[in-house]
Amino acid sequence: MAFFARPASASAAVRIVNPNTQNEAVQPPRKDSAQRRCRNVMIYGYCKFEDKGCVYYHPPVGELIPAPARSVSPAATTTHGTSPISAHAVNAPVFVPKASSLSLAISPPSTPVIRQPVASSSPSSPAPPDYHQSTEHYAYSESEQMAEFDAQFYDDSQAHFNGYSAGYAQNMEVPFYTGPTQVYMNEPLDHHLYTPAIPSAFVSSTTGSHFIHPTPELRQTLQERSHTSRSATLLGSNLPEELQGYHSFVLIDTVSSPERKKFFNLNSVVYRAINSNDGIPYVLRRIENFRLMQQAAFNAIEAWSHIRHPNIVPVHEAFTTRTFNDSSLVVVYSYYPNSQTLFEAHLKSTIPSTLSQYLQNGGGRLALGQSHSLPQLSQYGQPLPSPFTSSQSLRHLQSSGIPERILWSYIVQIASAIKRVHEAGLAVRTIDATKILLTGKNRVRIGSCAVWDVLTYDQHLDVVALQHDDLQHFGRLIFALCCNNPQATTNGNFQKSLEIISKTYSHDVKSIALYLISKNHPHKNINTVFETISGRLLTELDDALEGMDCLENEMLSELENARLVRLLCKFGFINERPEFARDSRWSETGDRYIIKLFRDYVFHQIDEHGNPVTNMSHVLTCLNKLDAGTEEKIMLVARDEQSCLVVSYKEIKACVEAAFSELSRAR
Ligand SMILES: Nc1ncnc2c1ncn2[C@@H]1O[C@H](COP(=O)(O)OP(=O)(O)OP(=O)(O)O)[C@@H](O)[C@H]1O
Repeated sequence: MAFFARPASASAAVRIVNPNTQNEAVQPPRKDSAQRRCRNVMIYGYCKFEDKGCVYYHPPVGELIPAPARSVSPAATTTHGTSPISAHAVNAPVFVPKASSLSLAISPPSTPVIRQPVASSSPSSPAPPDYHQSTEHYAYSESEQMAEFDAQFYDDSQAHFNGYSAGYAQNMEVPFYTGPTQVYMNEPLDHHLYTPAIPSAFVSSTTGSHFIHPTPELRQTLQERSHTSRSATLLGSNLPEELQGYHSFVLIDTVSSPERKKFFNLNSVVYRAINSNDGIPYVLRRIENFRLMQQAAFNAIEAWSHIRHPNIVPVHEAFTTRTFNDSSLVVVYSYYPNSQTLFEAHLKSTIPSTLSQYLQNGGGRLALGQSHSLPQLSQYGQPLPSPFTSSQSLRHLQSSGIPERILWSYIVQIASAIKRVHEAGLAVRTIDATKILLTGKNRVRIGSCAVWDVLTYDQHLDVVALQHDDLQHFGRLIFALCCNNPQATTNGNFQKSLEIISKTYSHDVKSIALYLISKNHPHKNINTVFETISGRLLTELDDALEGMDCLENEMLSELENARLVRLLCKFGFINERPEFARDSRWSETGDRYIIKLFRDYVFHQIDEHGNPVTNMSHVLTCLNKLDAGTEEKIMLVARDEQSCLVVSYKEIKACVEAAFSELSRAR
């Protein structure tokens, strides 16, 4: 028979001796409830319900169960009100008020798993409790039940026993294993105790917001982004190993074949690569076959690199290279994994496949500088083959535009980006559905900035005219999105598009679209645009702030992770240190032994077949309770299964803290 020495620190841990036939009081035969000793008496020394209908046997005060061979510290007894108990006590029926069975189904308390000796079939092993009977014998009024819920007699830690089947209880000789399906399913984290979230009154929406997905979707989206940004280069993709401090090149394209990209009249290819300095992935847009004639063309890059705006893809740097066997211009941008262009998100799918084939084949590509004041983008403004301009095709293209709320959100965001750029004395020049990225839920960012400035440096274009063009392109974009048609303002579609907007959207949308697209408006600038859309700004602000609240709430729940990681780190430091192999404090008689057993309890559970139980929920529950230092008691069983300890999380926490601080202090 193994005994545990009292931990050096004053602990309320109760040692329980594995009973044997010689020195244990004989286990009373299982009788009806009236003859069975009340467990509350054995655990707490008295039963609050003795006179209130408790059907179990309440021995006179002097007739209590003999104390175990070694008594617990007085401190333990007084601090926690526990009395010295033997293994009998462990098997006493749990007091479970009737109401608790219902409550448990809703929010069951966490369950300590008690591992009993495999040899429990031997006569000396304590019999498992007759759990299933408890609720039948305690009949209380509703109010009593509720009052009892908080009462000290409610053994929170063992409430799960309530769920055990009658069959199990009858077979007393079956080794005591806690089937994962039976126990762990009822073991959600007690969030009110361990993860205090923002009170619901402060969260306006639990179903996500205009800018933030609902929690499960948000997590999935973030996981997917993280996964995408770590995706590896395809073998044989013939990409450079290293270029100007960038490595691990990946071609960004939804098509698996390295399809060439078109940037105005020049082909452009978009890559993702990691910067060696900071290890962060960036997007590198390479303009093929472009020969930079003057270094001063890069002044625009310098100017753009200072622009930081939530609706602009930041420009980082630019360089020329011959690595691709041509002279290429490469402009480096921030990378937004899994982003889509507005064209891909809203316009592409509506185009009949032959049309998209036509566009992919380069139909209607315009020469660079064809119109210096209104540079046409490759997929806009080009003459389409006749089948796509027929009224039938147009009806198909115009069948569904984007919802007005989202449209206004785009308008406000893009207008805000334009304002920042214009105020910096620059022009955007890429207000086009193929160059504006959708980087999150309803979040748009204008991309490919600065390329045009470098490409047309020697043309000395008038910035004011270019800014005016920005607004016109903005108007065209609104038309395209409303009508679901990239050619909404060309090819004689204008009137029809206007009709569609009038029918489908509010008057304000039509006004702003017409205002932006108009040519002869002497005072048109981005500030007057804001005067027109000012009514929509508050909605956008409200949604943005609500999104912030959602994210803050999400983050709050993640704070818990840090707590658990810290705990796990401490365990890592403490457990299995070779220098403690012969240290008596870590042996079966030392105070640190509790930590060892707790580690087994948390991580090394086995099921009834002897297979490891890898139940995360059990681990999280235990660690959270440990971190909270709850009074809840659990039974830790020695590896030889000959003895066990009943100890509270609070005490285990104290042991862990003491062990860790001792390690930290050691020189
Ligand atoms: N900064 C970025 N972060 C993440 N992805 C980006 C970024 N910039 C572009 N992309 C992605 O690269 C892909 C190609 O972009 P690109 O601008 O070349 O579009 P495109 O429609 O092919 O236009 P073009 O006709 O000019 O080639 C798009 O799917 C886009 O989402």
